[in-house]
Amino acid sequence: MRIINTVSGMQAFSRDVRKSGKTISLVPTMGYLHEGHASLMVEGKRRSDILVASIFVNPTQFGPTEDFNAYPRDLERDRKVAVSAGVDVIFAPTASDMYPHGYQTYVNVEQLTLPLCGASRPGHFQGVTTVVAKLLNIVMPHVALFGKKDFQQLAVIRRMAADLNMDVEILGMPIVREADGLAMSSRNAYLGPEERKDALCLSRALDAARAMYRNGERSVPLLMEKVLRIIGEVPGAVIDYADFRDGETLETLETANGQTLIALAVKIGKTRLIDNCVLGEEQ
Ligand SMILES: Nc1ncnc2c1ncn2[C@@H]1O[C@H](COP(=O)(O)OP(=O)(O)OP(=O)(O)O)[C@@H](O)[C@H]1O
Ligand SMILES: CC(C)(CO)[C@@H](O)C(=O)[O-]
Ligand code: BAL
Repeated sequence: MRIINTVSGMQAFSRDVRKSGKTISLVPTMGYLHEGHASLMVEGKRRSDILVASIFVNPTQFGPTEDFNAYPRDLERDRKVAVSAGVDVIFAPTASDMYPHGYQTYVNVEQLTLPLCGASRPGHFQGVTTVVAKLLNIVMPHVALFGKKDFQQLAVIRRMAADLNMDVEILGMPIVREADGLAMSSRNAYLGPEERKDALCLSRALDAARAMYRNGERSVPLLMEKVLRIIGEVPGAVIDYADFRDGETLETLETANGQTLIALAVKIGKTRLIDNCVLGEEQ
């Protein structure tokens, strides 16, 4: 496995791969890799000749009071996970190579970025779409893989790729969970032992709402009541948002159907966790 640290080095590598007629998959990450990332990598490897994983804690998607500095970083650990998941190249650029002096170009997706994480993290999605557009231009993959844990992010990136005629397939991958249901996340590393137990309220709330839906309940206010009650039982949990939205448009709705998304962002102590499910889909 190679590690490439420069934009020009990565572009040269990808140009050569493409010239030789081979295909490239890209898994963009912010590192501190776990089995959720590995599942994207294994699928990426299956789909292409060469698998590139980027590791870049992107400063432009963090707000001024967010955890950019604290975000866990461990390239040695990431290297091992990447090797065993079949990664051929880790692309780990510096911030100054990605955003050199004088940088002034940003990509913005409009409506889809307004609710949910877009509302609670102003500027976040502009940072995400900008860096993902840059990564796609640099790595030039045929397919790029993203997790459905960041459901809105996936929708926003799909929209950007379609709207800007990007010649790449955007693939969404299922959420990988710990045995007890907690969605895997690099930020789970922030949780203390009691918080780790409290964090289960997200998946518990989603499971309970899905069970109600399977038993015929279609009223969003009633489903919402259940979600709020379960999270409310945990004193250390503070809801950032709990929302029922159409899984395509992300618009609000009063009556649930199989495409309905339940999206949660909940603070457990200082750690903000997200999770979601689509009511008609198996997890
Ligand atoms: N549990 C998971 N299952 C599937 N995909 C995941 C999971 N966690 C993260 N991903 C995906 O991995 C990619 C990189 O995500 P990122 O590096 O931000 O990891 P993360 O664990 O989500 O970190 P964070 O703690 O910042 O949310 C994204 O496409 C994300 O959706
Ligand atoms: C897609 C991404 C790597 C862009 O920085 C990030 O938002 C993430 O890890 O989900
Ligand atoms: N997983 C999305 C990256 C972020 O929270 O900034």
